[in-house]
Amino acid sequence: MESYGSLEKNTQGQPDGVVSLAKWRILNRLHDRNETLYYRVLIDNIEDFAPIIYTPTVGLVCQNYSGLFRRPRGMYFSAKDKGEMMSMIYNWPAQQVDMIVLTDGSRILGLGDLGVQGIGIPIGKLDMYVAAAGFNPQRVLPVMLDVGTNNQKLLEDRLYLGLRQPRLEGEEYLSIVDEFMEAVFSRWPKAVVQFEDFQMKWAFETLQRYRKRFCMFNDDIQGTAGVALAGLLGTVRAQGRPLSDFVNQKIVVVGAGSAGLGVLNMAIQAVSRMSGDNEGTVKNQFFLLDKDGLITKERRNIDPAAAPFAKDLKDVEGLREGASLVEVVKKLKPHVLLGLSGVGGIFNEEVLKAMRESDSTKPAIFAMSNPTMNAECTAADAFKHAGENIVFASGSPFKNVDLGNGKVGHVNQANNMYLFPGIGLGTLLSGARFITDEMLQAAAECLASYITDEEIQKGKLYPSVSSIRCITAEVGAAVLRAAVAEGLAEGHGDVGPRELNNMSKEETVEYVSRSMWFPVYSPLVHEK
Ligand SMILES: NC(=O)c1ccc[n+]([C@@H]2O[C@H](COP(=O)([O-])OP(=O)(O)OC[C@H]3O[C@@H](n4cnc5c(N)ncnc54)[C@H](O)[C@@H]3O)[C@@H](O)[C@H]2O)c1
Ligand SMILES: O=C(O)C[C@H](O)C(=O)O
Ligand SMILES: [Mg+2]
Repeated sequence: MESYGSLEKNTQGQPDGVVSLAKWRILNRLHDRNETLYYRVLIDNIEDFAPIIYTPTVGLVCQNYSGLFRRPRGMYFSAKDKGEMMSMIYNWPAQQVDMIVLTDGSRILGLGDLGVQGIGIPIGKLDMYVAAAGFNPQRVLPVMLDVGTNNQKLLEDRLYLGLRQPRLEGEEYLSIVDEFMEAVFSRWPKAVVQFEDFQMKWAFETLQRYRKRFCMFNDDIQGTAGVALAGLLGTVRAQGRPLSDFVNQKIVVVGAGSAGLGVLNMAIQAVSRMSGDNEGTVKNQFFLLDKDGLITKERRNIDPAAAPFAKDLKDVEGLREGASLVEVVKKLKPHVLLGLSGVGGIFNEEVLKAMRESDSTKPAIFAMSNPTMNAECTAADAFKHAGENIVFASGSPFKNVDLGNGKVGHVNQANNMYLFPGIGLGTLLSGARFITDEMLQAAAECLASYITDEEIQKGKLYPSVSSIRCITAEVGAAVLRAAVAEGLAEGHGDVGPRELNNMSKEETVEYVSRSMWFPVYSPLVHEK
């Protein structure tokens, strides 16, 4: 901590990226040297260190990974390992693996295809699993599926560590993922696998292919959706309205990728539950834009995943197919503007100023794209242009904004880190063989109810990152209880389905907290 502190002093005035990378190096070296101490300082300083080992610095780390690489962490499965994955998995030294985060590096944050350099993301996510959910670091496994890269710069980079070939496509690609999944679950049938940062087509396809066969989820689609839904419900409370008013909120989603569509699907499920209406009519309040503007039924070659959200032109009077974001905001005066586009700055001055005319008493702006440079707007710009009355959330951390006269514009971090650790832990302890919508919904509802009315009044939609272990215990318990309610819980270790079934809500939270690993030095000589 002293070297970390002196680094902060010695690098004053240097560009943020240089300082953050230097901090990452200090922590990474500690990780290599002394795992127990590393996780202890991480847990004790999670608010300061999360932005270094996780988003946003992890993005910069991935961009520079081949140069930063000193020793491997996790496992790499390349297209050339086809036919060998079972032996590779059986050669992993740990007897038991509980949690795997897997990527193919094809859409790393908003930074695009980074090939094998994307391994930084599973490593960072699993660090959060250890810090926030108390997974034993000896039982987690970061995985890279190296199926090539379409990033020309990397293919020409002499330091690039991955396969120098274009990405596999179609059946060739799927056969690699199939082989990996079968190998993992044959050795560790009780493991949980998180798919992370896959490009949209494979994110949806693999989720559909595996979610009923294996215990897996896609964090960008499902974890993000839960965090966004919790935030959206918070914005209703911030307006002083009952939750049932969610069905009347006009919500503009910018970005029709895996994350944006995941959010829409879950929000629509929530609205139809609340209104008792079928999903056909509840879609009216949601508006979706992609790089070609407002998506309507007039759109040619519409992506099948986005098609259910395409607007009928008669329902958006005065707007046309492909209408620009500013046109849409001016015309609709939405309650919420939510960005998952990966494009930095698209909530520009004009768009933000148009949000001043919102029909909401507390317009909400969610600039959820990562890392910081890719956020749709900065926190300062949001408060400056859209007004001090807004609620603001971003995927990457920003400092609270000084509004003058002692007033503070609160910045929320709408990041799936609030949910994925609890989804993983709750699922593991439940012993469920797959992860259902009900379990994910329970996670989102738990996060939404975590925050008090008093906090909401201060513009807070999510609790502080410093309490991430407590949040994760609650979320984990909610997921576990949902699995029990569905009759899916088979138990974990000595705690069987009957015990789980008999636990009260409080006892479940207690059980989840007690199951968390905490870094302490184990004795060299065990007492008999
Ligand atoms: N905060 C979080 O927890 C969280 C979670 C998941 C993803 N994300 C971020 O969301 C972003 C998108 O992720 P994804 O997986 O959906 O990516 P994706 O590539 O699947 O989708 C991106 C979408 O944005 C659209 N888009 C591109 N340019 C646009 C423009 N100028 N205007 C409007 N739309 C535009 C594309 O057409 C596409 O529909 C990334 O930056 C990622 O880091 C954040
Ligand atoms: O990694 C993050 O910070 C959130 C999310 O999974 C993303 O892809 O941006
Ligand atoms: Mg992600």
